[in-house]
Amino acid sequence: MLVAVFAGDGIGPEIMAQARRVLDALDLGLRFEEGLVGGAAYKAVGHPLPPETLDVAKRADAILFGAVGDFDCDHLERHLRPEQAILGLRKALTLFSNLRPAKVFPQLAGASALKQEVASAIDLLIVRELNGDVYFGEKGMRKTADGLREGYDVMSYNEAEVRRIAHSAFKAAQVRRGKLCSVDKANVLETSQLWRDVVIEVAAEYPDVELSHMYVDNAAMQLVRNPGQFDVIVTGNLFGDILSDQASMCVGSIGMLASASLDANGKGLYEPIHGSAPDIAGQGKANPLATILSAAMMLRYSLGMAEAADRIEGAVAKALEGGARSFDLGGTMTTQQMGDAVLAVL
Ligand SMILES: NC(=O)C1=CN([C@@H]2O[C@H](COP(=O)(O)OP(=O)(O)OC[C@H]3O[C@@H](n4cnc5c(N)ncnc54)[C@H](O)[C@@H]3O)[C@@H](O)[C@H]2O)C=CC1
Ligand SMILES: CC(C)CC(=O)C(=O)O
Ligand SMILES: [Mg+2]
Repeated sequence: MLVAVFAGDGIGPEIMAQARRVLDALDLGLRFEEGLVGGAAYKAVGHPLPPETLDVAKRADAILFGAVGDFDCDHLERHLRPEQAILGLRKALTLFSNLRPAKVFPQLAGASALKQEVASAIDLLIVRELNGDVYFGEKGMRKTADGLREGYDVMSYNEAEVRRIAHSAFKAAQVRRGKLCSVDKANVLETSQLWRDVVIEVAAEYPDVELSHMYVDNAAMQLVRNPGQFDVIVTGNLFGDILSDQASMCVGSIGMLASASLDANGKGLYEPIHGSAPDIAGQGKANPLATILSAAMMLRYSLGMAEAADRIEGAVAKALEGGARSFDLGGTMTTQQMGDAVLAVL
């Protein structure tokens, strides 16, 4: 099986190196092909998502992605910015279903931004729609009638887009605790009204799943007040982006949250939910566990290697139990030492 490996920018190559060490140690017979993405790709060949990279992504059975983002590129036209690499891959491969699990490792409950007893109850899955919303609507700059500069980004969803992510979320809830909370802003946004209507329609096909609805502002608050109430949350692209970063601090650190971005056939791109962290890049301070856990998700969801995925997840838990702590978790271990700790268990 072929895995496309796109390390990207900032801490991307540092965290990816540790995930590769873990995969190599398991000796699973995987083939790896690397590709340029993001600012690194722009600087090398003038585009954040070169055709050669897209070609590898299409040929591969799964994609492991580090992170993109480089402040040197902030002056570029938007279509040349590093972030277009990940947005472009999600769109080109129709990776519409983004699964972002947030579960507290018992060893880390003390690292959570929440009280330990509140944090300990967290075991939720955010199902984020990834191909629509304000990220992909028409956008631009224009002048108002009185000559003011005005930026705009159109937020829209059509019913087919909502229906397919709703099915993903109901199916995920069926194999978890059977509870789905749909998060929107239907009190203000037409996009959200359609979202809510369609989710209710789809619910008729899943009588075994208990559906509830929550406005996104309340959901942000409830994630801090009582996160244990959530099983599966389904939401749009923008709200899911924000809520998942928030959920990461509830479980301890953004360096811990993995994700899968899946198409309708289970092909996927796997990446930590965080970005290229330019503030710590090159310092050996990045926590590689989110990327290592993303590799485990890849084995489970796209490559049919659930046993190997279990081994990686078990090794991460054991490493944490043994005291492995990077800087974001209140420790002093470097990126490489965190990788060493996982490998030592494996
Ligand atoms: N999928 C992707 O490639 C994403 C790319 N980005 C891009 O990344 C760049 C930086 O964005 P930010 O808003 O700063 O978000 P970020 O997620 O890169 O960093 C936010 C904060 O979390 C810390 N952090 C992130 N990952 C960490 C890790 N593994 N271990 C320890 N600490 C970690 C960073 O040091 C920083 O203080 C931007 O160019 C942004 O567009 C942001 C999010 C996702
Ligand atoms: C960098 C963005 C394109 C996306 C993002 O923040 C995310 O997917 O979490
Ligand atoms: Mg994000």
